[in-house]
Amino acid sequence: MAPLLHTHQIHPRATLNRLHFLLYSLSLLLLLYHHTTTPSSFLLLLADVFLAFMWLLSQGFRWRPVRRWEFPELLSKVTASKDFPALDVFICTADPYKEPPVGVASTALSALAFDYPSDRLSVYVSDDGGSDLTLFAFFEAAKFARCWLPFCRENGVMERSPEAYFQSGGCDGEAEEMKVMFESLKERVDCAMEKGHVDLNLVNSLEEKEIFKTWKNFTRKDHPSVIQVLLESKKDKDITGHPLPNLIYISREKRPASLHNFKAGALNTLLRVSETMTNAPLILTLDCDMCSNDPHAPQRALCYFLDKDFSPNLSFVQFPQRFTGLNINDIYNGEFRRVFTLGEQGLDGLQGANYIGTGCFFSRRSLYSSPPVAMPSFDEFKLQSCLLSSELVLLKAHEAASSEYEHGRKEWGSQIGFRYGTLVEDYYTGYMLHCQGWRSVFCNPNRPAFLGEAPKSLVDAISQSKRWFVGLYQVCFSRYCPLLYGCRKISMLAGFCYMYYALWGCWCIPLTIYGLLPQLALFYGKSLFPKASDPWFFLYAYLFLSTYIQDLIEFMEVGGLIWRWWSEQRMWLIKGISSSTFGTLDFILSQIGCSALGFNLTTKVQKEEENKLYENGKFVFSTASPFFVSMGMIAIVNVISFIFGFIKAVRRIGGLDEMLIQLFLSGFIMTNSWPIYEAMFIRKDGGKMPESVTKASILLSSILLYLGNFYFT
Ligand SMILES: O=c1ccn([C@@H]2O[C@H](COP(=O)(O)OP(=O)(O)O[C@H]3O[C@H](CO)[C@@H](O)[C@H](O)[C@H]3O)[C@@H](O)[C@H]2O)c(=O)[nH]1
Ligand SMILES: [Mn+2]
Repeated sequence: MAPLLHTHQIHPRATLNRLHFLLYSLSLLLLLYHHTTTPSSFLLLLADVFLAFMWLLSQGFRWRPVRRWEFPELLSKVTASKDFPALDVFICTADPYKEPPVGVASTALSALAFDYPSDRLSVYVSDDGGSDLTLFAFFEAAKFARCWLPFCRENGVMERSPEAYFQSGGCDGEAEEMKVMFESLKERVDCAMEKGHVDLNLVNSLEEKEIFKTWKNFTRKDHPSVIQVLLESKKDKDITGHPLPNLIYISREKRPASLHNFKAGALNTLLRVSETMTNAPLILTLDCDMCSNDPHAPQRALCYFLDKDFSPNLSFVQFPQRFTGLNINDIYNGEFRRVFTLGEQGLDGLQGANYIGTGCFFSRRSLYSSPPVAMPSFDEFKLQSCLLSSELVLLKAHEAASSEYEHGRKEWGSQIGFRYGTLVEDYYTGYMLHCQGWRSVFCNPNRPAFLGEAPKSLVDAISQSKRWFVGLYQVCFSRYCPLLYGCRKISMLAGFCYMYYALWGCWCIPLTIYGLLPQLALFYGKSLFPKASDPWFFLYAYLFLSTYIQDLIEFMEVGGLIWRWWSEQRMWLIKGISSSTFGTLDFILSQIGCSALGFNLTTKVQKEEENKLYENGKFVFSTASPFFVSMGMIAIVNVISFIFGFIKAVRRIGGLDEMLIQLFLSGFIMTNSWPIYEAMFIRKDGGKMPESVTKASILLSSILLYLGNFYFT
């Protein structure tokens, strides 16, 4: 009998969730009934209906969450490690100034150093920035790999990204030597970065000089394809004589006239180029900042891919996105535990975790076709017999990387490869694979397998989510809308989950209503909710408290800390009134042809001062962004309404009884808004709110408070 390589359990949470589901749905029906008997405001009804609908969709995640365990130590009973299926690692980068080349190279080094047979491991880097700086860093990294890989192997290093390793602590002896070497690599790259191009003096080898000489007038949007085999397993050896894995740099051809489809386009180019070179049956996709933190991560994925019962329709094994360098309270909710852990466990119990763009092992065949019924044979992908750097192979590779390639081959991005047509290619690709009948697995080991970087400034965090919201709308309003298409193709519950995400951008509707309307009413002394002495009051109390308590329990149960939970719910509010509103507007404008959507990269470098503020848990506002105006406006309306509402209520008999819910609501929002008040009126450091934003917020909130007059009196 084959040994058990993995096992799973339906999460004990599921039972509680289902009980809660019953009670909560009855309460929601009561709430709707209450709305029909005491019509208070159409807008509140709208907000409640939307919240109830989102709650219903979110039940998909809560119905059958699954936990899994793998036993990689038993793999040797199934296959010898020298016979592991070949693995191609794809790493994407797109801008040397937002994604520093040394960081990208560190990610690549961490993957090259996987504990995996080196003749079966290849790392492909896609550079959408078309930058000689990135290529230069990779030439240097390839040299460094010759020492770094044996060093990691011999010392059993776990963090195989040099950047992470040297940051994490004291080095002595051999490690010190490595550090010096890495520092000099960094210096050379920084030197080139400062100049803005690779000076030929920096380059020693004649061959490299030739390459950088041709690098004239390349721009991100206009340049020929560049493919460089930097390490080749068949001939390159490390300093101990051990063969090295393959390392290939690719910058696909870009022409202003052709569509490039952002990251999905880059990944598809990698898919094709790697097909001409190593054609490994397994693929790992990584973002440029997602370093390996466990050299045995591929073995964990193999526990699923090598399971004969599991493998025939298994498309991918997704690891959670985990992050380094978060401040203690994770003020911007960079962790995204709800999405990256809870959401994935929930989907895993249905048809499989969703693809989240990085840290994901794919079976190559699933990106080309519908699920087979038989166990794939991993031998069917023959390894290239000639050298990767041979003329014939390179010719084919360049053809695969040309910008014309997909003309007349419309199946790319629709039936083959990573899917086009949205800014969230990861969500959409995973969803479409599930619709085709493929399944997937969420693999969440205790030691994070990969560690990346989360946005470290508020504008970045908000802009990132805005891009996601827009991308999700693109799927929501396509013919593959999860509610209409997904529910039929996958299952109702999985369709619900995908729809829940698709509608993420709509949180602005209930949150703006609840953030302004009850407060304006409070300001004018008008009650919108049941009195505290009214039995209906308990319905509201129950709905609010049980939602928050369930959320808290789930969050802590997957290892979250309570202050991080507070940050998470606060960021949900903040995004709900900023990125969600602007994302919705952006999407509408693009639909009526007024603007074009783009993929704004999240920057992975931070100014010193901002970094300090972040570490101390201080929000960084500093830029005059419209996002902040919407936040400032709501924060001010709430504080003014609270003060005036409170004074009015205590002066009237039974006033507090009548206004309790509204007072509580403003109080709650004010508590959440503390960093905004602080940034507007107290702080003096560089992260404080720009004066123009404060003024605009005050102006807008005064107008709103004035307009309330017509609505409530
Ligand atoms: O035209 C492009 C744009 C982006 N990228 C790469 O895509 C990755 C993700 O970009 P980033 O700016 O870091 O976006 P995030 O919002 O942090 O990324 C999340 O969301 C993206 C979808 O919006 C997914 O692709 C990512 O995997 C997921 O981590 C990076 O490695 C980029 O270099 C490209 O290769 N080409
Ligand atoms: Mn990122």
